[in-house]
Amino acid sequence: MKKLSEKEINEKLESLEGWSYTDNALQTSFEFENFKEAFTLMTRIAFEAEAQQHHPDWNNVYNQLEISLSTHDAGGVTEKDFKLAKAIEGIVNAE
Ligand SMILES: C[C@H](O)[C@H](O)[C@H]1CNC2=NC(N)=NC(=O)C2=N1
Repeated sequence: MKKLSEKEINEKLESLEGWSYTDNALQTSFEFENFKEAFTLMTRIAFEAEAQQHHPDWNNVYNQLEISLSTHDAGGVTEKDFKLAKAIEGIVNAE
């Protein structure tokens, strides 16, 4: 999959709320009520990631979740990262 240019990434970012292009990746963070809520959402995201065969780099501390998406094989951000980011938004906003 082709690595997107910075211009392409910034244009596509306009359709995503709360995500930035930082350190060669799409990044966001969420704060949930508690650990159980965070881990519930992480489980749903994990199933979606498996279905897409594309996986987040993430860090969870209690109710905080930081997510970084990049395509390791391509060395940057591709359409795959935007597809997963949109799915994550759908999962989190369905709560
Ligand atoms: C074979 C398998 O599809 C690849 O190893 C996938 C798995 N998940 C992945 N996830 C991410 N974020 N980047 C990848 O390059 C990647 N590669």
